[in-house]
This record gives sequence, structure tokens and C-alpha cells, in this order.
Amino acid sequence: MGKAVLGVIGGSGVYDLPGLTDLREERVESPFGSPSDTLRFGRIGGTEIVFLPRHGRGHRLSPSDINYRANIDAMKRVGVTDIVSLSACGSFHAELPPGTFVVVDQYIDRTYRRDSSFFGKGCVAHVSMATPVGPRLAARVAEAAEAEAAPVRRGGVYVCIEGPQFSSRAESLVYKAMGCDVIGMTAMPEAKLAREAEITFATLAMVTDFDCWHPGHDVVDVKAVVDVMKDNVERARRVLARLARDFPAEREACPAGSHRALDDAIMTAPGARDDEVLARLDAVAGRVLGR
Ligand SMILES: CSC[C@H]1O[C@H](OP(=O)(O)O)[C@H](O)[C@@H]1O
Ligand SMILES: Nc1ncnc2[nH]cnc12
Repeated sequence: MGKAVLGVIGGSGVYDLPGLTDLREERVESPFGSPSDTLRFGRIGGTEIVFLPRHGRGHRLSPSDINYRANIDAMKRVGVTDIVSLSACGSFHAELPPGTFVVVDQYIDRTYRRDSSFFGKGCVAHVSMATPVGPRLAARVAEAAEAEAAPVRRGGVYVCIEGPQFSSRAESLVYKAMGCDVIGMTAMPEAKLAREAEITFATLAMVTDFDCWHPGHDVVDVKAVVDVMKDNVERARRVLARLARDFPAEREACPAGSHRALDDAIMTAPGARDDEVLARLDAVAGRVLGR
């Protein structure tokens, strides 16, 4: 399976990852465009880490303006095998108050203006999203969070809205009634693209607010999110450090098949594939395209 390289995508409030040794920074260009920022390479213990802040340093990019394809392609290009994606989120349950870490295991995609696949005209592929999160990776994240005494919930449904506005109360109540546990604006299409790129993926969603469904709570605003994020961020960094310290040196087979997601996924007949499209799939689909 080769060596494991742990990618970390930082969300709102997480624009760097202190504690990396042998730190270096590199701008990695992708055939899908420019990633949100330079990639930062380093180590924690024996584990190689690649860090990318999805909104860019200074939080320049809104959820709809992030080039998710470039971010995931760049991570794949530099050898990342597993991604832990950090996200601030709202909660739909009184039992998941601000400060709770939810290790998400399912997503509902309500976004509508983002490129959500590396494939398309010239090379069509359909990967499974039935189990979008790597169960082993998620368990490692949850164990690290528990070891750092963070309040953790294992499993949860994350609904991803387009934003940048927060939801209306009617929307919030619908998502809650649908069985969603948390809400954010960025886990999709990140999780879909990681799957297409055969990178094992997990989201560590950090609750900052109760969105706006609860008549007894203040409605969410940026100040509330940022205030809670300040407390969450330090704990998140400790969780990541522990996760990295205990991370296997070799990539593990994913029980949900994320390391082989493209086996049998490409529909377009070899003779009907577009060479230009294939060229830009060199990193994402090189294993199955033989590039
Ligand atoms: C700052 S409030 C809304 C903002 O926070 C979340 O960001 P991220 O998922 O990158 O941590 C949410 O998705 C919105 O982008
Ligand atoms: N309530 C909320 N809705 C969407 N994104 C969020 N990020 C943090 N809180 C959020």
C-alpha cells in the first residue's frame, strides 16, 4: 500500500498547524487551478503531514469560491493518502452543544454552485458515496479526541449548504427534521472529491453554535462562531498532534474501499476517452488509467 501521508485541511479559524517539524512550504499548481494557499509540509513524530487552510490565510475565500478540486488534486499530487478535514459547524441537538467534536460519518449535499467531480465529458466515472468516511481513520480521530478529553460524538450527519448566508429558520427546522446532526458550508464537495481521488477522508466537525432552530438560543452569527472557535482550535491542534503521533507508517486498507474507489468506476470506453481530460487526471486517477 505504500507509506501513509496525513493531509489536514484547516477550516474557519485554523490557518496554520503549529508544532510541525522540518517545516517547508510549497506552491503546488494543479490542472484544476490554484489551491487555496501554499501547502505546508512537516512531520509530527514519524508521520508526514501536509497542511492546507481551505479559506486561505486571512480567510480570503468564501465556501463557494474555494477551488475544492485544486485542493484535493494538489494533496493527491504530493502523496497524501488520508485527509482529516476540520470544520466549524452548527448543531441540531441540545446534546451537541458548542465545544462538542463530531466525527461525522455521513453527508447531505445541498450545494449547487461548485465543481463536484474531477470526471465528466471525455471521461465519465461514478464512485460510491455510500460510506464516504474511512471507518478506521474516523475511529483514530475519535480515539485521539477522547484521549485529549474533548467531548466527542462518534458519527453524525453533516448537511452542507451553499452559503455564504446562514440558513433561514424554516431551512434549519427542515434539516433537523431530516435527521441532520450538524450543518456547515464546506465538507461537500471535499468528501466527494477525496473519494474520487482514492484518498481516505474524515471530517472533524467542531460545534460552534445551535444554528437558528432553537427558540431559546441566540441565532448564529460570525462573532459567536469565532468566539467558540478560539477555544475549539487549541483542542483540535492537540487532537491532530496525538492522531499524528499514533498514525501508522504504512497506508492501511480502508474497510469502505476508499483506497480503490476507482476500481470499476470509469464508464467511458478507452477509445472514447478525451486525451486532454485524461492528462489532467494523471494524479487523481493515475492508478487506474495507467498514467
Ligand atoms: C465563520 S462561520 C461560517 C463558516 O464556518 C465554517 O467554515 P469551515 O467549514 O471552513 O470550518 C462554515 O462551513 C462556513 O464556511
Ligand atoms: N450554523 C452554521 N451554519 C453553517 N455553517 C456554519 N459554520 C459554523 N456554524 C454554522
